[in-house]
Amino acid sequence: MAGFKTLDDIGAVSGKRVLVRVDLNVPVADGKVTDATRIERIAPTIAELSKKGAKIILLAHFGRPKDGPSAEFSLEPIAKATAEVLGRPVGFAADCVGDKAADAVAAMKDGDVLLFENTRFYKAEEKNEPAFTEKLAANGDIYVNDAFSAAHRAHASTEGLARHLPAYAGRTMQAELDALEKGLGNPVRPVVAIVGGAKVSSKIDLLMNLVKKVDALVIGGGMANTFLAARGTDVGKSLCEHDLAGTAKQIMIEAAEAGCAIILPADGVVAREFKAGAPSETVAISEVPADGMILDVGAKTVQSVNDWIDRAATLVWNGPLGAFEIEPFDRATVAAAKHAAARTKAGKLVSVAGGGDTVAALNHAGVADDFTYVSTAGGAFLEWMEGKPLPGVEVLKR
Ligand SMILES: Nc1ncnc2c1ncn2[C@@H]1O[C@H](COP(=O)(O)OP(=O)(O)OP(=O)(O)O)[C@@H](O)[C@H]1O
Ligand SMILES: O=C(O)[C@H](O)COP(=O)(O)O
Repeated sequence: MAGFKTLDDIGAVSGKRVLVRVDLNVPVADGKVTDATRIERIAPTIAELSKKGAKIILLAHFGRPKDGPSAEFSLEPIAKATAEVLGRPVGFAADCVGDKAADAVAAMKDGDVLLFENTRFYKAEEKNEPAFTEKLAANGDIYVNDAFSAAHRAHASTEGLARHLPAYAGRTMQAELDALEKGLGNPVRPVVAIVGGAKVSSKIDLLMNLVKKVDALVIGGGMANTFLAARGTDVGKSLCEHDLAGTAKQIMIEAAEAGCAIILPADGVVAREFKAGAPSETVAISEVPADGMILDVGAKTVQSVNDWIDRAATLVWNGPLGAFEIEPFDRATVAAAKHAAARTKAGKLVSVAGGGDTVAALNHAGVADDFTYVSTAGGAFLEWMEGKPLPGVEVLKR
């Protein structure tokens, strides 16, 4: 890989403490990991370093905790899931810095794997404070970043550490960048993007540039509601960031100027409650009841999404079209995923999808293996698509 060092350059690591930044921000329901793709993807780096006798200390975040440590955002259950997926013991330290972390590292044998508690339990992580980074660095001799999906964050564990320790890209980081370059470096047009999901505020700005890179942008999921509301449609109690209406309008203007079609839902599946078995109905998008929530796009919209998939030579997808974890709100995502998979298998489409929940949705639809490439990254993938430098990648090139 041009530009930075990889595990090929790391040399002898036997007995050395290697801090490996991974992305274990996996989908969880009722305390169980519902999609293990992100865990599976870190296996090659861990196996390689362990075989060479390194002490592997995994650094990761989980969710977006706001108020310090909490059981809700603890990585402890994920350590167990990681051990099961990797088929080897994975220790757990209840802190990522300080005595608890240091004591757990001191007890490690060569080849062992240990996971530190959620780095985001410290505000200094997201602020990338050097004093905190130094505390993280105290437990390592070498830093490996294998979290491409968190590389758009300039945090202490994703960016800062590479300034404190000899730094290398892990195998997944390397593979993701290679695959995205191969699939989307010079995409065959028309390029159609589908963006859905729930991370509206952290992703909406990315669409401003994305509309200049693609020929059509299909907006679904929670993201669509903000655009619909900006256009004057009443979305009832749906997930919607009304204060981002100005941004949504500006994106629609930029898209028109760039010649990028914007496709918004024509109908929606509406429920009064966000839970399995809640009664639901499909309504025209202009008829969402005041107490209703749009939890999926309707059948007419699916038809239009599939028509756009038919027109595309390249498809880029992040974010499910609906709350696919709960039936029947998985229907649109499953139908569009199956359609894109069939076009890909027929050799008519290059399809690249990414994101923690998006991968889970494709697995749920049973078609992840039929896409051209499935990235673990959501936000990072969209930023890469925009052509933005990713801090976690750039720092490895120093
Ligand atoms: N209409 C909707 N209302 C509420 N939630 C929705 C709706 N549509 C989709 N979602 C939710 O969006 C979530 C996924 O969004 P998200 O933006 O996190 O995607 P992702 O693929 O995980 O990307 P990333 O890796 O960047 O997190 C799912 O949990 C799904 O239930
Ligand atoms: O799920 C993701 O996309 C990554 O783990 C990054 O998470 P974040 O959006 O909370 O930074």
